[in-house]
Amino acid sequence: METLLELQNVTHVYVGDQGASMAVENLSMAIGRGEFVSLVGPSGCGKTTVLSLLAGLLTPTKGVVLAGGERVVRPSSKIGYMLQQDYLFPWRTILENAAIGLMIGGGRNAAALESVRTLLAELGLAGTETKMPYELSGGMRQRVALARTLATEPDVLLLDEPFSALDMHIKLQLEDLVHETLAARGKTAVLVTHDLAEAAAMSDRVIVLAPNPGRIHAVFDIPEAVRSLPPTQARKLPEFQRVFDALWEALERGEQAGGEGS
Ligand SMILES: Nc1ncnc2c1ncn2[C@@H]1O[C@H](COP(=O)(O)OP(=O)(O)OP(=O)(O)O)[C@@H](O)[C@H]1O
Repeated sequence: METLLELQNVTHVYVGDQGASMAVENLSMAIGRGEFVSLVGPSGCGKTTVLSLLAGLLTPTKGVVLAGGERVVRPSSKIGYMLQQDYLFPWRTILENAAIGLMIGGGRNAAALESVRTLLAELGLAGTETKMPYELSGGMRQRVALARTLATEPDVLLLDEPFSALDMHIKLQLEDLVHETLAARGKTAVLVTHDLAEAAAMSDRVIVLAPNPGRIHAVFDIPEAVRSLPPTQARKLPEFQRVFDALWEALERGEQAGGEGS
């Protein structure tokens, strides 16, 4: 599989009023084109830092971050970011919100808007185009955020806990929708989540980080039987339970290792 994203011996130190704090140390990982990788680990182990490095929002203190073989030095339209909060503009319609990235990129023409309408329909949002964000439920708003992220046709989606603020059944529906939508488009995705079941059900590979400072503790390749099904179906398999148990154990051991090292 062709490598699309790469961290090579990356260390990141935040420097602030409180002094310097090493968020991740000597971290290396390679993510293939079309791969769905989740990052899990205890609070503070550097998951969001890794996403920010991949997004070009942070520059590593040491080491190199590559996308498509080129050094990531600033944010790019090729890498989309989706967060826990949808950050829709309250005074703009759903269509305008979904098309905002295209408009900023100078693509506000009839064809571009039509492609966003099609995308909204694909995500189950037909008929909402002229509504305002306050008229939509949390799950629908998050689907608009997904449409906005996909509209600029990024190669990579960085997903920072995008489902964590949603009710359980909406969260499960969205996991299926995101899984299907990204797989159909061959997108590469990196998901940060605290939810081990979500990571196990959605990913091709799960990377467990340990804290103090953030580093890789364990890596799990998800079995084909689990990967080939929509997440809600995959959750019913015995293989899924085995992966979940192994992740849980690795996380607990990683936390202990982090505590000892700190
Ligand atoms: N802007 C910042 N300035 C200083 N330290 C920071 C900053 N952002 C993060 N850190 C520190 O870097 C470490 C890693 O933080 P990061 O947010 O990447 O972890 P995380 O695994 O995403 O945590 P969580 O699961 O709680 O969101 C933590 O010790 C955190 O306190």
